[in-house]
Amino acid sequence: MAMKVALLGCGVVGAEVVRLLQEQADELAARIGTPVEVGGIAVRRLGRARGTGLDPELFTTDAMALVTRPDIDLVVEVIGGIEPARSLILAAIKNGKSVVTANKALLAEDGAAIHDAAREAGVDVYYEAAVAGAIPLLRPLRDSLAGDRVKRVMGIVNGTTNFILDRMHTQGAGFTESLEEAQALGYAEADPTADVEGFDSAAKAAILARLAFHTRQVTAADVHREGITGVTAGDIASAEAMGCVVKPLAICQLSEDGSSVGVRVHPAMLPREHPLATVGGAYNAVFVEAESAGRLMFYGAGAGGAPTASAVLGDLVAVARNRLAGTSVAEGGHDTGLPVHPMGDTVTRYHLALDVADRPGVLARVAEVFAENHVSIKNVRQEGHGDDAQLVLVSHRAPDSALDATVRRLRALDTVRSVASVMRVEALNNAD
Ligand SMILES: NC(=O)c1ccc[n+]([C@@H]2O[C@H](COP(=O)([O-])OP(=O)(O)OC[C@H]3O[C@@H](n4cnc5c(N)ncnc54)[C@H](O)[C@@H]3O)[C@@H](O)[C@H]2O)c1
Ligand SMILES: N[C@@H](CCO)C(=O)O
Ligand code: NA
Repeated sequence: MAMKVALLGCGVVGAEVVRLLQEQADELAARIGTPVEVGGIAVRRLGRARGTGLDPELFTTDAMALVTRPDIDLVVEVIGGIEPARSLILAAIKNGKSVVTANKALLAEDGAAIHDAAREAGVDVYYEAAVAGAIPLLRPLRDSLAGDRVKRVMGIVNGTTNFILDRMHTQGAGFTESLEEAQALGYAEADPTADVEGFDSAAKAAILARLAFHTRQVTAADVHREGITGVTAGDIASAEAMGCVVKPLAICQLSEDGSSVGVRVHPAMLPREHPLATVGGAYNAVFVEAESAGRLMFYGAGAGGAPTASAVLGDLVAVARNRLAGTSVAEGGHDTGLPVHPMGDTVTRYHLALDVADRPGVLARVAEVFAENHVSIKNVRQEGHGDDAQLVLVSHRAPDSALDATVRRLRALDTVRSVASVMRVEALNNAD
């Protein structure tokens, strides 16, 4: 007997899901062991020529009636946002349907409750498309690495901001023109705030931290978030002078004693030899460090209709197979309870460029401020001279609160005319 799928939303991703379900019907049936049939599509408005080739009778504006219909086996949610997606998914679960969703915002906010409901109902909730689009990442973290201890997950999980910073580096373009180009190419959201202010990456980081560290304690609100709107041409030039590139990073890291996790989203300088430094354009990549596996890198298209639909279809095959086998994969049943520590407790490394007067004692006074805050300097160089001198310093690793206090104190010094660039530096080797 065919499995019946209800599709919620028929936008960029939904339309591609419909196309692939039709074009690949035979392969999907063979891989699952039974045919998959579209049982209904919930849309906001009827009557538009949708060009899907599907029976117009399949379209409905009553999504709730669709997800609770007894003949529906699987629900694919690609509406996005919190409501009505949450109520629809919970109703589907309660009615015994397995769910596939691409909704990072909802999972970051309410993932724990949704997984609880799924466990209770004995159904699946799969969401590979929610983080880094087409890239197989969440199931590798959940399944393939289930026997290992993940220490750190660091990635570029927003295509729009990677595209903007890449253009600033490679073409010397300014922030605004790069954003306009990203919008014209269709990478950025209509309102790009979610991209450039880091909300999109923060939701993805929360999901990654929960999976990597088996903790239910992380939501998007717990993620330290800084956007890329403050990145200047000066920061880009400073990074290049150090052999680095500026990348929009999401970092989930176990504390050194393993008792808490840090989850943060901010631009940072990366040495050119770091695998993430070579990820250009709108591509995504995620670097995972695990105790036994060592370093792993996942790379590919993080957005776009077809790539995202590929991840949705992969999940659809998985949940359909589980259903046929009369089983489901419960998630979130084991909670390590690891809490999120404040950003100030996260150990980071800063790059600073200070506009100073080239006079005796200036470097000594700057070094004193570092010492007063117990921050060790890794290297320092001077560029220019006279009134145009710039001191460029890179710190050793220190608590972010100590580095932040150092910068605030430096800003107040008479000898420092201005702080031209402040940016965290990430490295492959975390020892110094
Ligand atoms: N587009 C991407 O590249 C991408 C990548 C990864 C994940 N996602 C996620 O996929 C989901 C869908 O994204 P999208 O880009 O297709 O968005 P979209 O805006 O193109 O499509 C959403 C569709 O849902 C419809 N809709 C809204 N409310 C509805 C309701 N109550 N009932 C039925 N339909 C309703 C809208 O009319 C729209 O057609 C989001 O959660 C998004 O975060 C998208
Ligand atoms: N706006 C997002 C889409 C994928 O979530 C991006 O630029 O990566
Ligand atoms: Na993915």
